[in-house]
Amino acid sequence: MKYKKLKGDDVSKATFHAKGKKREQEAQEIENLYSKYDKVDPSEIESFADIPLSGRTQKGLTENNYTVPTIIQKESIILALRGKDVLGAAKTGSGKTLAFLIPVLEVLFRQKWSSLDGVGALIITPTRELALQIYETLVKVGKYHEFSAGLIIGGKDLKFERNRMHQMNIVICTPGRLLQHMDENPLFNCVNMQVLVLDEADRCLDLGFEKAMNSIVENLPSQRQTLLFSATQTKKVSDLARLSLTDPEYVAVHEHEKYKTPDGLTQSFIVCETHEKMPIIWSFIKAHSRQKIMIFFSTCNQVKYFHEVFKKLRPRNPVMALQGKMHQLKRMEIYHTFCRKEYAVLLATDIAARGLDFPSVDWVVQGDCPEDVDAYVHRVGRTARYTRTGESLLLVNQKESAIIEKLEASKIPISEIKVNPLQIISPQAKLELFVAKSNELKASAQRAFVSYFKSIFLMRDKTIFDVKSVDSYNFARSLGLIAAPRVRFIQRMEKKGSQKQNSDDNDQEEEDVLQTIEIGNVQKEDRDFIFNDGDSDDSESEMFAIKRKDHELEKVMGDVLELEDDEISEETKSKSKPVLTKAKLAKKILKKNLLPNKKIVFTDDGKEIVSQTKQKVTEAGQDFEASLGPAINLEEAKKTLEQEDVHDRKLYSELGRQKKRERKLRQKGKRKRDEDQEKDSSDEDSQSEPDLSWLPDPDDVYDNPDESGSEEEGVSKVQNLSPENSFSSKKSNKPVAKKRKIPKSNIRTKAGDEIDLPLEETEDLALKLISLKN
Ligand SMILES: Nc1ncnc2c1ncn2[C@@H]1O[C@H](COP(=O)(O)OP(=O)(O)OP(=O)(O)O)[C@@H](O)[C@H]1O
Repeated sequence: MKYKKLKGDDVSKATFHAKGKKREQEAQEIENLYSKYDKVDPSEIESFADIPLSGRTQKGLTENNYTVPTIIQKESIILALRGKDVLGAAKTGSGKTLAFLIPVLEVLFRQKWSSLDGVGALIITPTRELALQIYETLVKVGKYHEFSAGLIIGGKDLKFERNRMHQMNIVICTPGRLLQHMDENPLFNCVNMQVLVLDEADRCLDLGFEKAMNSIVENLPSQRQTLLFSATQTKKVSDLARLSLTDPEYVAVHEHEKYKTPDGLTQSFIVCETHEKMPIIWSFIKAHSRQKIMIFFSTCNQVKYFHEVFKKLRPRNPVMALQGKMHQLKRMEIYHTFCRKEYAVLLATDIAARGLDFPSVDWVVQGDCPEDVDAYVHRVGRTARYTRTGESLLLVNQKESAIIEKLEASKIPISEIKVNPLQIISPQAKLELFVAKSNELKASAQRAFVSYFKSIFLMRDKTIFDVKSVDSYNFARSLGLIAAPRVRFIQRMEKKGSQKQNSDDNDQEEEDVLQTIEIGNVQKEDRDFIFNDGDSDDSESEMFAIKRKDHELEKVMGDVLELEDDEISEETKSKSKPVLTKAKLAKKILKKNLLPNKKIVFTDDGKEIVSQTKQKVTEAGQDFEASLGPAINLEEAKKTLEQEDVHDRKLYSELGRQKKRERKLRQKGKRKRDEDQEKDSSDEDSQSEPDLSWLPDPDDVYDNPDESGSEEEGVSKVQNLSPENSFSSKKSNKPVAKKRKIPKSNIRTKAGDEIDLPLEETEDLALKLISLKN
């Protein structure tokens, strides 16, 4: 069979017909799909082929080896395809992502969505890494669809996103950034939006995102389908009301199972002192060198410090860190690197606790106690995903061990393991050395210490968390510090508390700050007192301010501490972090009652040197200086300066006059010297050769007849005594006109040799002789 090569118009016609035919086929396919939805029974689904999905989606699934749907996928996909609002709850790692991505693709496909229709689906997640992960899955599964998808997360170029936003059909985003586009981007339009998805819905709807989510929902069309998914799904009526769900279907596929956590997960805990956690974690890393491990801490500063020191301690596994204060590009890089690594240790805050699907994680260690049962479930859910197995280890101090009961009550099987002290390797001595060597590391350790206390303080559940339960000195030592850093907010708290109670007790209380405060019973005004004080320059304070903005403090949780809401944090960072202006700095100094430094210079015998130009000399000025405190009365200072100015002007004009006088004197002296010189030279010109006849005959003096010469000879010798011809080729700076006429020295040694004197000496000698003669 021969093919005719098509050109120009033929090509476009053929394409048009082919497209037309394809469209017809797809329209038929869509008709068939609609008719099948009601007939499918989820319990009978054995493979994705049993679900009425478009050929494009089926192809994408098969290509990525998704053949058998998980329970949550079977149950929820069909409901979503029927157009229902779905509240999906299933264990971690059970495939919830596909459970909402497949309906999104299908809904838009059925509606023949094109780039001209704008945004058709919005998928909102609490963290950037999770958004990226969903985007990557969508790109793989939706490969054969023609929709465009976009990732709208903070930390990226807003302009770049803005120009492409109107072309996107499926937008995957974090709440803060989406709101930013809604507010600022005229090209962003979601009036046609069909599906709204909230992954980690309970987190998206909690107080940390409350304002952002409320504003987003206000901007969305009320006629839409809403899908909410999480391993710890919200059942709060208030949450559902905010989203105006219509008759939602609650799909909790594992609700009646024995355990809340994945079957392949083995969970254990160790009860130890807070200061023992560091040695235990380090020993754990050393003992599990051929494993992929995630270790969670409550604050960014702890992650940062532990990362710095573990790297220095050089374990066999590479150590990485992932926390909310890192640059976005770095975060993405770490995320991808840890995905690829076979063996590695990832130290992370709770930004990595939800939804992230790192392949083959063997261990999840919780270095700090999670804020509640839900946080625990998400953290341990980073291992034992889908059909894999994994292990988890929780470290708690005596007080925090109260969480174990709660975990067990929530159907979480967990057993205690005892540590063999002989197997624990403490890195404390090395840490002390590192910290002693580096001020930066020391500061990092101090920040880790303080932020840990703050996180404990802010935890809602006071039956589990109590700053008093932490041995601050030993905890600081375990971090390599030689003393416990000051935790200022606790001190302020204590101070205020003691003022209220009994001012006489102040001294005693200040000595033992941590023992005296009633953290568990913090009153609202006390919290304001602690956190609203602009005096604090602690980097962590901004973090807490952000949380306070959207949370009631009673509801502040550990993962909230970690700035999961990247955009909200970015947006509010600038507002929450007070800018230290000069005026504020001045006020701060004023508050501390510090006097400005003054430099006094003394003479050797201890007398003060008073510089007229630098010190106040007028009476008013001296009075002003004497009365100077940390505060400056500007009016008074101005008046004093005016008086000092008058004095200074006088002083400088006097100095000017004096200089002028000196200059005149110098000029006068010079003129006189010049005149004298002129006079001298004219006198000399008029004089004849010097008469040296009076000099004794050297032959007589030295008794050397051979060397004797006539008087004329002697004269001629003197005449030869020019600088050019005599002792030195160097020309003297002294006026030589006069000296050329100096008779040559006829001084000789006893042996009759001429004395080889330097020119100057000879000249001086000659001059002396002349003057003697005169
Ligand atoms: N039908 C399937 N067949 C094979 N693998 C699947 C299937 N569904 C999901 N998976 C895989 O299971 C893993 C976990 O899926 P997913 O991330 O969607 O879980 P999740 O329920 O969203 O977890 P989390 O609650 O932690 O967010 C992923 O690696 C995914 O590729």
